[in-house]
Amino acid sequence: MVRISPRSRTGSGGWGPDLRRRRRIPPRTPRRAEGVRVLVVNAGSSSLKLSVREGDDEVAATTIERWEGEGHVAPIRDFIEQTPTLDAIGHRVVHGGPRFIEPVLVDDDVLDYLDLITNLAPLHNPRATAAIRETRKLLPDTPAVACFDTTFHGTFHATLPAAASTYALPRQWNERWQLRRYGFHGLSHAYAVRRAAALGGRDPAELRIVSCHLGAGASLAAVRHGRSVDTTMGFTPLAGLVMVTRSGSVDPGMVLCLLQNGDLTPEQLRDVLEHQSGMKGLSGTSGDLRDVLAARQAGNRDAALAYDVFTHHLRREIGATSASAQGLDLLVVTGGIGEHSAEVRRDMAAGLGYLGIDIDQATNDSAQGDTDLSTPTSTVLTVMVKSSEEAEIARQTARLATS
Ligand SMILES: Nc1ncnc2c1ncn2[C@@H]1O[C@H](COP(=O)(O)OP(=O)(O)O)[C@@H](O)[C@H]1O
Ligand SMILES: CC(=O)OP(=O)(O)O
Ligand SMILES: [Mg+2]
Repeated sequence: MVRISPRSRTGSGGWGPDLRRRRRIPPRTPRRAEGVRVLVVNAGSSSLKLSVREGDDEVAATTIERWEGEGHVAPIRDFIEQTPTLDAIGHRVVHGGPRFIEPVLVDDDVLDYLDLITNLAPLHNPRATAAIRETRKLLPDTPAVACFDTTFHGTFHATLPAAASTYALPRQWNERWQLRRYGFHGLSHAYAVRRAAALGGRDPAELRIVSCHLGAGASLAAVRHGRSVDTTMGFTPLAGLVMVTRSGSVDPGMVLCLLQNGDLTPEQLRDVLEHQSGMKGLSGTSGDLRDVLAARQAGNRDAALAYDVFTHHLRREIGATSASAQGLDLLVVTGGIGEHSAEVRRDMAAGLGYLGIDIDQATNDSAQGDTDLSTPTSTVLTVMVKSSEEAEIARQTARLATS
């Protein structure tokens, strides 16, 4: 079982009710959210994205790609030095645990809780808390807001029906350890769904939607009546689709066999599943899709298989999530892979004609930025959206910092 930090303050093991209490937000002088200048810090698993936003406008931005280390605090410091006055800071925090179902103003208590749950998203949460600590140090008087990947439209994937969020484990375990499917990439899915529906001139509330966030981490969300009703990621962001370095879902029986017979410690196994698997593990390249495609092009069979396994699982899970949405009107594709790889989008769509998906190949090949890829006769609207977790974070931050 995932070892949750033993520093439980309740003595009950795991998160107790006192850790889930809601903090009261001190009243502030109301200001208009649109004019608020927000620094957005988005520490993804393979990139660091820093930007300053004012309303819907991006005032400044920098992205560091192929980034895996801890050295992000220094770029954040440099970026802040070049940035004029800020009204608020919005941080992307991947796991909010059972406590946070909406964005929250950061204080010591919030940081303590995030430290407690750090094992639940080991690739992400430690970087986010380090970034929060640094910005608090540099800008102690600027309100900081934590925005969670476990939230979707301010409600979290908590809108998942119990049948979709519940693991078939002993009920007492689920209760004691708050084991459930949390779901992630909620910030990206929320933005992409809203943007794609707007592009198609439709109201998301009336559509059955599958949103595909395909980046270094990848997950799908099924959305029905504007609510998240299923998602491929689970208790942690390790589950679901094959990813750049993560295995995605594997047979838990196999994991147990490896632990019992494979001469591996849980830490080694975790490292393999999080960092050495996915397209990286199969292809022998970095796992970055650009490297996988280049190796495949050069005749590397392992890279070809890695690509096939990735796209197979993508198609399979789109089938599964469209079943959860009870049909499909809108397919949204976003994230670093979704935005940049016409090949993945083509191979995804080619296997999904049975769902009514039909994309225009010329449009797909030349697509840059937000694009409707569907042919006029396609019954499903397929839209590529440039990912903007930043827009969602800025929106949530401005709202909370001015409330
Ligand atoms: N031009 C490109 N062609 C194909 N894949 C790309 C391209 N640019 C980025 N990618 C893929 O997108 C991934 C990064 O996705 P992104 O969503 O930006 O990262 P993160 O999940 O760290 O936020 C890379 O690992 C790579 O696989
Ligand atoms: C949740 C997650 O996997 O995030 P990322 O795609 O940034 O790694
Ligand atoms: Mg990302």
